Amino acid sequence: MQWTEIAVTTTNEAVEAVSNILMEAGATGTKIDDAADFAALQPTFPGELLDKSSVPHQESGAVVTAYYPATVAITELVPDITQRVQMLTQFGLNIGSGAVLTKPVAETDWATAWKKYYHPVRVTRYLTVVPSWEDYQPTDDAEKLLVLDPGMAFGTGTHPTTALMLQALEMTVRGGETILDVGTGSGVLSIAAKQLGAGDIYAYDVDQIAVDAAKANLDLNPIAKDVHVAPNDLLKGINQSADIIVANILAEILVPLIPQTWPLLPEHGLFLSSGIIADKYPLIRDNLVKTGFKIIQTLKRGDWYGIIAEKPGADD
Ligand SMILES: C[S@@+](CC[C@H](N)C(=O)[O-])C[C@H]1O[C@@H](n2cnc3c(N)ncnc32)[C@H](O)[C@@H]1O
Repeated sequence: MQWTEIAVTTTNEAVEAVSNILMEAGATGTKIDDAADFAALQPTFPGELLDKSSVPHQESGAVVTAYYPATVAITELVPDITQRVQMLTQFGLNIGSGAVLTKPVAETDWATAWKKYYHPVRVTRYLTVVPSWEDYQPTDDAEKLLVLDPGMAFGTGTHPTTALMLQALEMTVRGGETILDVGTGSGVLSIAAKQLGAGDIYAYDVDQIAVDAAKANLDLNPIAKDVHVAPNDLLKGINQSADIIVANILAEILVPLIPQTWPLLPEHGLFLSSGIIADKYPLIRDNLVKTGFKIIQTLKRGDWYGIIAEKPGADD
């Protein structure tokens, strides 16, 4: 089948929002080449050897690339994507040039491009993301694998916003917790939480394509087969309580989510949030504190922040 590649040239702070626009426009996957991610590349654990020359990267700014099947009307899609990218400036995001370029690609080229780009990556101390086509064995007993088909939805595990939540889950999941994963995308955080010993997990996404992608990825990870996935707008209408709620979504979308999390958490329940670009950190921190949360820890990768917040107990 013939596919069309749409590439949007932008900046580090807008990659997640641009990726969302491309996915909402029906992309089967997005690829992010971000100069800032490359510059910020650090060993994830002491002693890790990092060969930067082996990592393909963007020299400056960022390019978000998405692929659409021939069945999609590209001539109608491009003006819509262009307009939505321009509108991101209204949220205070620097979109850079915002240029939207298209080019036809054959399916075989597309598949090969993914496979060339994604290899197993140990994202945190214990968690390694493994593309579904790689035959990879853990190098030690502590290493847990998250098997993903990255072509399907946001959440390859390597984007800093996802990595921050993987790190936060690693720091907070002790075993047996009930977890709500809001904006599950590829399902990566639910799979990680299961690998870390979580109990029941309920994952939601507003995008049906992400819901289907998450289900397919959960099927690739036997440990996560019992994760419940459903379409939902944030936590609207959900009354399932949880020990931990995790969300990696744009800051503007986190704002209405924060008060929705509060009644679902017990005393000492945790809300882990990511998708927060540096400029938006005060907005999220202030909304958390206003709702009653205590900030336990702030995590940072490059320009991105993650927050571990706790609903205090009566004894606090
Ligand atoms: C940045 S991706 C995060 C994916 C994955 N959880 C990760 O950490 O890599 C954000 C996800 O939130 C979803 N999303 C955006 N707005 C939402 C909403 N109002 N309700 C539920 N999900 C939403 C998007 O469809 C997307 O899959």
